[in-house]
Amino acid sequence: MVERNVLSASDVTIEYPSHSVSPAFTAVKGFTLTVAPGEIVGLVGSSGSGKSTLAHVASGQAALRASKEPSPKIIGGSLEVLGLELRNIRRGKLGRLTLGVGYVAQDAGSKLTSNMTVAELVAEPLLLRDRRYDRHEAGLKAATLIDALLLPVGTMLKLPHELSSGQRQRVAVARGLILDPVLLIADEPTAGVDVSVRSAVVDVIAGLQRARGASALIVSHDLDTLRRSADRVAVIHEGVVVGLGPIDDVLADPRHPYVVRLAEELNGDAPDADEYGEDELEDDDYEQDEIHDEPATGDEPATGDELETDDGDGLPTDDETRGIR
Ligand SMILES: Nc1ncnc2c1ncn2[C@@H]1O[C@H](COP(=O)(O)OP(=O)(O)OP(=O)(O)O)[C@@H](O)[C@H]1O
Repeated sequence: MVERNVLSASDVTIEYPSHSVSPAFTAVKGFTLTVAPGEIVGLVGSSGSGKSTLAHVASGQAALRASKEPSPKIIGGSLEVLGLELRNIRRGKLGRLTLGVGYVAQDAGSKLTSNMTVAELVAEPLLLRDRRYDRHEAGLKAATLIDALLLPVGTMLKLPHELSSGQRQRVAVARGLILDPVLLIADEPTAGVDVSVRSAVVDVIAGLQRARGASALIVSHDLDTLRRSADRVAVIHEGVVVGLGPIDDVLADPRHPYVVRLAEELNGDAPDADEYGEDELEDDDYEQDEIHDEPATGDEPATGDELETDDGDGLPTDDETRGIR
């Protein structure tokens, strides 16, 4: 029996409605893509190409927030996620969707509740879903994810402001994974993460999802980050898909000038047109240190004692799982 796709977008057009002085704006035009069970798909494109809009809408979060803020709306085509048609979906049905879809927003790391420890932040979705969930179990599960995402287990006791932006984004990814989503939609999960670990973080996400037969749609402006893990990529440019398939096939046979440029950038034939690059380098000092297990030397407040609470066995100490109050 052929399993049903977890996401099936057919000719989807998404519009931001007009509000006050701004006219309506079409951010995604005629977008078509499928994500099969167990498949890892990358969504790549330059800034403003519509990646976040699509991720936000496909996660169901845009519809959930529609009553509070002007949200993007599907005005054409069909977008089915976990068997639910999202075009004109009724609010009452969204719970079914959000149970199975994990969503990591592009700015999720910067929106973590400031007075909660990492342990509490990562475990919170489990405890919100089931108040009687064993707190020690929740702590262990959170610590396992933190460790898998290449963060020192000592991170569990820290507050968001003690972490770098790349570390915070990985905490947000752990939060998105903790409910074992059937589909994880992660918008720039490696934003702020040191360039040397970005692919490894995507590998972890892909590995965890694949191991459960679950899927992921990973948004990135950086094709190289997705190269090892994504089964296929969709390249989006000005709201339209301009390349689709396994990365090497897409690059070998570029059908659109934007894909030609991407291929040239990857081959080092063109300057990197990437607008994210420089800011992210701020995090480099101690992300490197984590990997090499050396004490950090950077200026960041989080670095000095980063490894101190880790007893070296890669498992959380009791204190770390007790980070959940
Ligand atoms: N609230 C909004 N109202 C109107 N237009 C918007 C709104 N948010 C985004 N847009 C526009 O929609 C288009 C797509 O934006 P989107 O954020 O989806 O792109 P993106 O590919 O994710 O870019 P980035 O990588 O910079 O996040 C852009 O032209 C953007 O200016």
